Amino acid sequence: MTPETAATPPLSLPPELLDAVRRIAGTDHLLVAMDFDGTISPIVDHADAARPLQRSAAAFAELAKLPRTTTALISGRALASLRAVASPPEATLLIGSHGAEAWMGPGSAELQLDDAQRELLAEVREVLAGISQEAPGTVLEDKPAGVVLHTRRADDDVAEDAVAAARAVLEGRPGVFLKNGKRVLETSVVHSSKGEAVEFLRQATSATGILFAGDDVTDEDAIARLGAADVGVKVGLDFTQAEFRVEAPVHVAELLEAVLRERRREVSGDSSHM
Ligand SMILES: O=P(O)(O)OC[C@H]1O[C@H](O[C@H]2O[C@H](CO)[C@@H](O)[C@H](O)[C@H]2O)[C@H](O)[C@@H](O)[C@@H]1O
Repeated sequence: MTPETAATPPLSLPPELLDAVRRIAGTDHLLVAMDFDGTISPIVDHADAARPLQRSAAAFAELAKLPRTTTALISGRALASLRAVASPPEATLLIGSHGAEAWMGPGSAELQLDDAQRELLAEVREVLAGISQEAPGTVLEDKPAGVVLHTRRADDDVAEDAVAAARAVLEGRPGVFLKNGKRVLETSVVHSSKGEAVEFLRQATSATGILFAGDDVTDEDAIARLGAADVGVKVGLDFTQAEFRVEAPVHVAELLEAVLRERRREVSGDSSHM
């Protein structure tokens, strides 16, 4: 049984979300910006094993080919990791490390740390390595500007203690930024947020409407930056400021297919692809 067929929740999007899809599909320049883990891909135990649902990947790839339409992934992952697991279409813009890294096409500048940040990152890594060593089931994930403490495969009490120990040392430390995620504690020596990433992409693409979907607490920063012309969708049952909600990544596939259908109709009269 694949993750796509396992315990699939009932499908079909709420009518008000379908109305919003029809509305945003009519915008002049559409930006379809998606979170990756928990949105395009179901959450899995091993970060390296995450893959997009096939239906989502297919609809997203078709959207990337349409005129007046830009696709983007806005992820907490490092760009290299995002590329490896998502295999995004060539035209898709990529935001990694919660906004600290950006790939806007060939020649995009790489994230550079100064000496102080590099030193701090090494210290953060040492702290987390010490904690992880004593906490069975936890693992570290390295990023260009940070280290993630993964606790998904640890017992709950071990996970809680490990995160508490990391917070006790790193919280409030100048130059170190912490974020909660799904069974992870994210650390970074660069301040970033998905909210800033959404604003950056809006400016860079001159989008007149943004469709964003995300499942995690860090995605709320992006959702908070959406305006009346945009559509924000929460994936899952946790608290959200988003106007719309779907239950699981399989519904994101439905959402992307609906956007593709409506957007194709909208741009069918355009003579050339941008
Ligand atoms: O912004 P996202 O694209 O959602 O990335 C957020 C973090 O996702 C990854 O961790 C999460 O997904 C893993 C695979 O499903 C799961 O094992 C883990 O428990 C989740 O927290 C990724 O490993 C992180 O680097 C991202 O920041």
